Formats: sequence, C-alpha cells, structure tokens
Amino acid sequence: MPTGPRHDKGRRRLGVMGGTFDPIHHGHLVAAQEVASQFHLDEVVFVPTGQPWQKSHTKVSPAEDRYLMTVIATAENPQFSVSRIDIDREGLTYTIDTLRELHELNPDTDLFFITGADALAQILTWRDAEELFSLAHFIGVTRPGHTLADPGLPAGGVSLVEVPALAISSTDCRARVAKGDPVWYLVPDGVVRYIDKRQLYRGE
Ligand SMILES: Nc1ncnc2c1ncn2[C@@H]1O[C@H](COP(=O)(O)OP(=O)(O)OP(=O)(O)O)[C@@H](O)[C@H]1O
Ligand SMILES: O=C(O)c1ccc[n+]([C@@H]2O[C@H](COP(=O)([O-])O)[C@@H](O)[C@H]2O)c1
Repeated sequence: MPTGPRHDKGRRRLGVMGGTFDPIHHGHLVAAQEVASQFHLDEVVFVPTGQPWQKSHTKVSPAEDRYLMTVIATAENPQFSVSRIDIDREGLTYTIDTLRELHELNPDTDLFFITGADALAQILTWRDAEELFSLAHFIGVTRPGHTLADPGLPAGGVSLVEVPALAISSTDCRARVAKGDPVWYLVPDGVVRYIDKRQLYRGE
C-alpha cells in the first residue's frame, strides 16, 4: 500500500538526502532506501553539505573527503547518486539553495527531501522555511533517541516514516575512530578504508 502522496504519471520522483556525512553511515543508507521504497522514488540523490551553518561551532572534515566517502558508500546502488551542488556553491549551505538548483536542473520532477526527525523538528529555523515547502515534500525519518512528533508544519507538506532503527551517528563513528575502536559494519567497508587511508578523525 503506497504511503506517499499521489503518484503523478509521467513525473519523475527524486529523493534528496542532505547531510554533512562526516562520515556517511548505514543509518543514512537505510533511511534513504526505506523512503525510496515507501514513496516509489525513481532515484535518491545524496547531497553533502558545503559549510553547514548550524554546525559552525563544530570541526567538519574537508568537503572533498565527505563527498568521496558518500560516493564510495552509494556506488553499488543504481538508485543512489551523489551531487556536488552544495560543496561547489560558495558560502554557507542552505537547503533553499539546494532545492532551487535541483528544481531547475530537474524539470518534470517531484522532489522529496529526506531528513531525520531531529532535523525536521528544527526546520522552521531554516532559511526561507516557508518557501521550502513549495519546492519539495519533506519526509522525516525516525532516528533512535529522537521522538517522531509532528512539529506543526504545513499540512500535506510533511510525511513521517518509520525506518528500521539503527543507533548509529556520525559523531559516534568519529569518536570511535579517535579512540582506536572499530567502525566496521557501522559504515560501509570502503568508507572504513577511506577513513584509514586519509587518517580522518585521529586525535579528535
Ligand atoms: N541512524 C540514523 N537513522 C535515521 N536518520 C539518521 C540517522 N543518522 C542520521 N540521520 C539523519 O540523516 C541526516 C544527515 O545526517 P548527518 O550527516 O548530520 O549525520 P549524523 O549522524 O546526524 O551526524 P552528527 O552525529 O555529526 O550530527 C540528518 O537529517 C539526520 O537526522
Ligand atoms: O537551510 C537551512 O537553513 C538548514 C539548516 C540546518 C540543516 N539544513 C540541512 O539539513 C540537512 C541535515 O543537516 P545536518 O546538519 O543534520 O547534517 C542538510 O542537508 C543541511 O543542509 C538546512
């Protein structure tokens, strides 16, 4: 039984998974896959942030490393792709710019922005919040430790989706690497090797 909005024949359905992806982990991949399946998406494009303004107090790895880890993690899935639009845009990253650009690049396409329950709860603080809902349908996915509650967003503009719980966060992955603990099976194998090769998260 489809749970997504009405499927308009002839229009492509593109999922957009934005994130810092420092590093990308299996929680992100499972969330994207589950939404793609429930909403009958043709493709999900992962969009690593350039400079996430709400993480300005946190040290973020170089965009090129986060982009390459996202490419490695998604390479085997024909339904997944990765976009450079946020990391190639100058200045701070705002989702309104991401969606405007994707909208122009993809005519005859409905956009579905996939985000965690924690991020969705903050969406009214995002830049040009009202216009966001005219550009995409927003899908909030469950995340262990965060309650999936409707934060009073425009009716019809938001869906909430249960995804199989994976208690993984990028923060925890970085802390594990810094301590010398393994991240095998929390992130894809190629990402473990990339972190090792580039010596990411050591000494943090
Ligand atoms: N385990 C998970 N299950 C479901 N959604 C997740 C999970 N981890 C992250 N997300 C969602 O994916 C999106 C991108 O996440 P992000 O790149 O910030 O990863 P993160 O694990 O939240 O990172 P950090 O711990 O550094 O804040 C966010 O909307 C976030 O809520
Ligand atoms: O546009 C905004 O103002 C805005 C504020 C905070 C987060 N976002 C987007 O939400 C997505 C998840 O962000 P994060 O920080 O949880 O990785 C990512 O695509 C960010 O660009 C967007």
